[in-house]
Formats: sequence, C-alpha cells, structure tokens
Amino acid sequence: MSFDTAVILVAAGRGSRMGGDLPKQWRDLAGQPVLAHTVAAFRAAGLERILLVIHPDDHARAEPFGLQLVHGGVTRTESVRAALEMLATDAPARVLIHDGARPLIEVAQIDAVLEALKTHPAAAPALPVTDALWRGAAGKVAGTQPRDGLYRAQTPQGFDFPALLAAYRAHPEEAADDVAIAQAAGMDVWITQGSEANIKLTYPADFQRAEQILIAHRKTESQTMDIRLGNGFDVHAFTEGDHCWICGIKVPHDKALLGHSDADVGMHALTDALYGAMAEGDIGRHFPPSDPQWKGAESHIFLRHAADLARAKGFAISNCDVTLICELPKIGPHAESMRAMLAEIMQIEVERVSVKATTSERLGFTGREEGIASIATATLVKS
Ligand SMILES: Nc1ccn([C@@H]2O[C@H](COP(=O)(O)OP(=O)(O)OP(=O)(O)O)[C@@H](O)[C@H]2O)c(=O)n1
Ligand SMILES: C[C@](O)(CO)[C@H](O)COP(=O)(O)O
Repeated sequence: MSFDTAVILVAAGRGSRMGGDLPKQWRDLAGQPVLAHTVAAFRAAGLERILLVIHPDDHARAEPFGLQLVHGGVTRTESVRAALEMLATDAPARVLIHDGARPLIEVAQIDAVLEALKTHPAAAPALPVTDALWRGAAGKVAGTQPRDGLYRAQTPQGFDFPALLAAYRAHPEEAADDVAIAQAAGMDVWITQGSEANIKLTYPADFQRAEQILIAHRKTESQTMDIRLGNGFDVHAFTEGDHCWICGIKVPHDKALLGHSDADVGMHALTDALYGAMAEGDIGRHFPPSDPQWKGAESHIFLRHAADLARAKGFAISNCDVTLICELPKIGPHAESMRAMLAEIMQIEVERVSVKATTSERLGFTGREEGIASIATATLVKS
C-alpha cells in the first residue's frame, strides 16, 4: 500500500455525448456502477489514497464509496485543478489522474506508470495510431495526415506531484489532458504501454463494448482456474464409553465410537473429501489400518496431511462442509468449536468451514443409535 501516491479519479462530467438520465460513471456495467470497477482497479494496485471528483448533484451516489470527495468544475481541467489544490494541503510525492469513465483499466497498466515514475517526472499510457488519418469537411475527405509518431492518449496519467501542481498553477487555460499541461511547463512525459481494453465510455455503443471485454476477461479467468470438488463418507459404530471424538472435539456421551484410530467420524469424512478432490485415494491409502503405528492415532494427523498435500500441489482449500448424521449426541452446542478446530488444523479461515448435523428420523443404524455417519465436501482451487 502506498500513501506516497495519491489518485485523482475525475467523475464530475455530465456525459452529454452518452446521453441518458444518469451520468455514465454512475450507470450499471456488468452488475455494478462504472465507478466501482474503476475504484477496484486502483485498490487492487495497492493505492488507497483516492480522491473522487464529483458533481455536487452526485453526493448521495458517491458517499457509499467511502472516498475523499471534492466538487469538480465545469470542465475536466477545472475538475483536476480542484483536486490538485485539495491534495496540496497534505501533498503526496506522486499523483495519478484517471478518468472515472475508464473502468477497464488494469493493474498492469497502473503499475507500468508507477514504475516509470521512479525514473521520470511524468508518465502516461498510450497506443500508437494504426489507422490512416484523414481530415474531413462537409462529409468528404479533405486531406490526409501522416500518422507517424502519433499516439492515442489514455489514463492514468502520472506525475511528480509538486511539479504538476506548479504546472497547473502556471496554466489557467483549458487543456486536452494533464499531459498537455505538464508539457507546457517543460516536463518530460514518458509513454507507457496502453491497452485496447482501457476504453473511455463516451458514446452508447461503448457500454456494449465494455460488457463484451469484461465477459471475455471473466471467461479467460475461469479457464485458467483449476477447481476440484471432493466428497467423503464415513461410519463408526458405538461401543462402551463416556465420550466421542467428533471433528476434533471431545463430546461427552454415554457411548464412545469404535475404530482403529480415535474414530473421529467427521474428520475422517473431511479428510477423504480432500484426498478425493486431489484424486489421491483415501485415508486408508495414506495411513493403512494394517500399520500398528496408526492404532489409536489422533485424526488431526490425517487431516493435516491431506491439507498439506493440497497446498504442496498448489491448491488452496476454498471451503468445506461436514454433515454429521446421528440422533445423539447433540452436535449443535459443539458445532462452532468443531468449525474452529477443523479450520485450525487445515490452517484456513473459519468462514470457509461448515459443520452441521441431521438425524435420520430414527431410521436405520443411526436412527437406532448404533453409530454415527458423516458426509463431507471440499473444494480446492488453483489459479
Ligand atoms: N467537468 C468535468 C468533465 C469531465 N470530467 C470527467 O473527465 C472524464 C473524461 O471526460 P468525458 O469522457 O468527456 O466525460 P463527460 O464530460 O462526462 O462527457 P461529455 O464530454 O460527453 O459530456 C470523465 O470521467 C468525466 O466524468 C470531470 O470530472 N469534470
Ligand atoms: C484525458 C483523456 O481521457 C485522454 O485521452 C481525454 O483527453 C479526455 O477527453 P475528453 O475530451 O474529456 O473526452
């Protein structure tokens, strides 16, 4: 996280070319406001000092973002100027200025600008012009223009903050963008790699384009993600005793569970679910019952082994769900401790672990209180 770099997101425009009732930056894009996408990209790049420049009419819409707000002016240049003056009271070392209406900015492009700012006073992304350029008049081609050395400018445009503030203060006129003002002050501006995805939502068709880019991006993400699901099932019969080990918790009961190890039926089902997700067989394959060293073994050894094996293969345990099937003992009072214990053994957050119970309506061996059954599911994810 860097507080040395501030971000100005300009979002005070009215979107006259886009039309519609709601300015484009507040409209929905793939389920969230355009600005939510923009803000998320900068947060993902580790930038937390974000100043949002808004129109005074948009206060109620902007407040939920929890960002510092500043009112913009009637032009983009005036909006940036207002934000720079506000930042000047607690000046950062660097500033990135980005159009709120460019929601598809990627972390890689933000990082490229930040990297260039280590050795240059200013940097901004752009793409070389690849189409032929014409001048037009009255619907006809009036001439052509060489495209050599021409670029399409994008944002975020990044600057040494004191230098840009001085440049803005020395330039009261309008400008196409912040780079133009920096250049007018004699600053060298380094060009970083732009992206075809980093479009500025300007006309109605741009929303469709942005949706398509997002869909294609999500498809690629899910294609590169390896998701594995495994299940496990286990049964242990009751024998004489005064407690049962269930999901790592000693539960008082007028019977115990019979088994070669500590007979922890819930933990065994979960361990098998993890092995199953990796196609690594079951507990018996890794800890053969014929081997006397596992007699009376505590089941956390098995679960820890399966969780460590998953990590060694590059998987994260995304979630797991254990269901215990018994009339008694009552699981409810112990379910939270069981979740915490399983989470600790697997070294994952407790929110990813579920333990619940049901009866079999007095039917079958669990209904006759002859034993406990358990089923478990686990999801492993590798990206
Ligand atoms: N007075 C203004 C004008 C523009 N912007 C912001 O500058 C970015 C780029 O401007 P543009 O695409 O031109 O947005 P609008 O001014 O809203 O659009 P239009 O010119 O079609 O009205 C947008 O994020 C816009 O909200 C701003 O903060 N203040
Ligand atoms: C800053 C900018 O996005 C760079 O391409 C562009 O200049 C903004 O243009 P607009 O005139 O506000 O549409």
